[in-house]
Amino acid sequence: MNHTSIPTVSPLNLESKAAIQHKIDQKIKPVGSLGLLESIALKVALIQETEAPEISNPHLFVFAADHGITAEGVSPFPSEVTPQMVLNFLSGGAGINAFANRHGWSLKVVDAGVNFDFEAHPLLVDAKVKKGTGNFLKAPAMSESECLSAFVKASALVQEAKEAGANTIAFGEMGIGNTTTASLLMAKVLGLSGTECAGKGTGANEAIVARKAEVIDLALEKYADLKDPLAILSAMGGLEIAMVCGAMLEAAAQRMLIVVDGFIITSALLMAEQLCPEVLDYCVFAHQSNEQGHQKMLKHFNATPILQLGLRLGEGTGAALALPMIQSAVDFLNQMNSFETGGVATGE
Ligand SMILES: Cc1cc2ncn([C@H]3O[C@H](COP(=O)(O)O)[C@@H](O)[C@H]3O)c2cc1C
Ligand SMILES: O=C(O)c1cccnc1
Repeated sequence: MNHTSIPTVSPLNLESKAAIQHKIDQKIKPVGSLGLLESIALKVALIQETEAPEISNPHLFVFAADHGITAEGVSPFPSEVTPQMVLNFLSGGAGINAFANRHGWSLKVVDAGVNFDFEAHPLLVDAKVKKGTGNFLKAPAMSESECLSAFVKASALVQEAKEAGANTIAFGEMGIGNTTTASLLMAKVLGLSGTECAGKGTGANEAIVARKAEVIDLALEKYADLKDPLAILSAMGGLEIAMVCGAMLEAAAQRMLIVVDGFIITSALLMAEQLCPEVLDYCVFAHQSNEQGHQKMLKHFNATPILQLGLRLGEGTGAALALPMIQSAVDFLNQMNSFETGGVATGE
């Protein structure tokens, strides 16, 4: 897609693939015995165009925004929880803070469109496009220019992280109602129904899940004619999802490794793929969420997630937890002896 606000992603240069694969296969281990770690090592090496890649200063951005669709009774929690959780991210008391601290991520919280005026805080980035999306059953959630403005702000953040030495990046999200938004994007792009995509989110009961499915089907009908990904993202998306989508494209354009979190973040990747499919070359999938639609999206990407812990929290928690596995993949590539240097006899 050609638009100046949408970063252009180049596919990976595969010239060195055979040499890197050879290096992996020559390590003192049976061929393939490090499983998924081997494909992660290969991917990171290809992205960084070196046989000795490294994970430097990983950054995790949690994007927060409010959703007009909450007026339709799609979440058991009120919208006020969005700013309340942002304040918890800032004070260090949320799930993502614990895991980011433990695993060595540099954490920033981005106000993409929360319906609240925050005081300045060192961890908070003010990138507010507007105070929450509109209810997409009534009118498009945002205009295309608001969506592109989210992309521009996201690009600036990714570029700053890159300048700070980050070559690995992850995105989390907070926005009450956003599992409905993510399910709708998924339904539209994958050609599925509301029931196939709607799940429990924060813990919705059967009646709420049924309402989510109904809302999704109504929106699919309302926007049936939309084909252009930017128009779809603007009509149905959330401000945090739009920002994550733009940030993923910029990260891939900057040749950074993208660690994909759960259901909502994967829906942003679905939109990024629509805009520029090469973005997938730069992604590893951190985990499979318990949100029912996530498995279907992962299948679409033919993705093997690193972890399966039954998480359904969001905030980037799955991505944060996966970092040590990714670092271990790079470590075996850099630190293990080969059969030759280790003096080990090869098999048949
Ligand atoms: C206390 C709390 C902390 C959270 N942290 C992430 N989410 C997660 O739940 C929300 C989406 O679920 P739904 O579509 O059902 O509203 C998102 O904000 C997501 O990040 C949370 C939800 C709650 C209640
Ligand atoms: O997988 C996720 O990202 C998720 C699932 C449920 C609620 N919030 C986030």
